[in-house]
Amino acid sequence: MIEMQDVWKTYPNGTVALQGIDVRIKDGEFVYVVGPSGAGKSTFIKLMYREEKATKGQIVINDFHINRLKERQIPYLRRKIGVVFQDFKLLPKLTVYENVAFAMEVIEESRKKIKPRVMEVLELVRLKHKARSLPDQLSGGEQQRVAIARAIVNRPDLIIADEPTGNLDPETSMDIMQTLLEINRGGTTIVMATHNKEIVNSLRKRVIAIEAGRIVRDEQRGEYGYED
Ligand SMILES: Nc1ncnc2c1ncn2[C@@H]1O[C@H](COP(=O)(O)OP(=O)(O)OP(=O)(O)O)[C@@H](O)[C@H]1O
Repeated sequence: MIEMQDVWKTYPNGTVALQGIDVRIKDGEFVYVVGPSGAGKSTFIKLMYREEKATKGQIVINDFHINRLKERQIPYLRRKIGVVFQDFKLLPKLTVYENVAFAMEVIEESRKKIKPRVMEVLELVRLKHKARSLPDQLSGGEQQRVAIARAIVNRPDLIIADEPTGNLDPETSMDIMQTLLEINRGGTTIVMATHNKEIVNSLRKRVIAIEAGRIVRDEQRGEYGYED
């Protein structure tokens, strides 16, 4: 469960990115976050994994009071949340296998557990055969599937994705969506900021629209609602 109550974010330069966000997202939901450029979508997402800290208000994700976490507690939060970015953010000198294994190594999982679990998630994203490749030997869609494998390898309750299809062609984007939907069917909550009108309008899910830092629309099986 994600709960935000009267959440505000003002950046140090004075920009007010969010003003009074109230939202509840239940376990297992799939939510699109849409809105014009600069509306506050990324900020909304960054608050959830404490990349940014809210200026005011309460954010609770499962049992974590996100805004009250001490710096040293943040890694424990991040174990429960997988994050996927538009630009994949893979480590270029590590193989596909090593990129995914790394996420388990940092939480000090045993070597014995790492290998079977990494191979299992690579199979889920259909990339077992690329385990020894380096990221720059893969297509964009394959790189994003590695990033998704890395995001799910520690069995998070929540996946947060910021424009995961932003750098991909329409066909590859649909493929990435099928992977995310499959993960969601397994019970993982997914919150995804996107500008992809075709995806939002064809794979209908809950839509939260943010404009100028406020939620202006929140609909089950909603539409994208913008022209871009
Ligand atoms: N680190 C920062 N410092 C100051 N202002 C920021 C910072 N990050 C974002 N902003 C501002 O906060 C507002 C919301 O930005 P945010 O990135 O959340 O929007 P967005 O909806 O994700 O936009 P886009 O669709 O273009 O990615 C914008 O006015 C932006 O310029």
